[in-house]
Amino acid sequence: MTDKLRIVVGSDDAGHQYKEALKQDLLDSALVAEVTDVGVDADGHTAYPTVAIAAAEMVARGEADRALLVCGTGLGVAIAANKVKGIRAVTAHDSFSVERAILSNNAQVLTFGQRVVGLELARRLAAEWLTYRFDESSASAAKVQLMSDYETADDAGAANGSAADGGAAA
Ligand SMILES: O=C(CO)[C@H](O)COP(=O)(O)O
Repeated sequence: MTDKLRIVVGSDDAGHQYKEALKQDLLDSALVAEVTDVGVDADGHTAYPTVAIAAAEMVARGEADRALLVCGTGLGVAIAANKVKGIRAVTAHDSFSVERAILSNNAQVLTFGQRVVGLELARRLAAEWLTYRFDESSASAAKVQLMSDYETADDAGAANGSAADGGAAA
């Protein structure tokens, strides 16, 4: 990851107002190299999974370092982003969780709920989030690796035919 972050932002219509405010903060931040907006626009009604998956795929492809996503609760965009291989997405509405999302979990995706958290708190949390970097030499790294290993093993099982599917692909 470069020192300055490349960030993709996205929301559904329920999160549009916050997404726009947060995007402007990111554009103004000295800690941000690039901001990509995958929608929605002011009149957009794209469903939250479509937006979240598009953003998470950018991160998975290495086109962005992190994603900041907003929906009504923050939950749907997190669930959808977590469907993308290699992505760790969390909803966090408090300072400690935002810190640990990076330092413990190496989560690339942070999500907020516009109907849950105040805008000024969301803005402050996003600003804090920009200051953290995961330490690959920390004790947390091996724990994060366990999740990646599970994902990789799951892929191998699918390719070889897992016990669950009766080895049909073998
Ligand atoms: O919060 C949402 C999904 O978690 C979304 O903004 C609204 O979803 P809905 O309640 O299904 O309309």
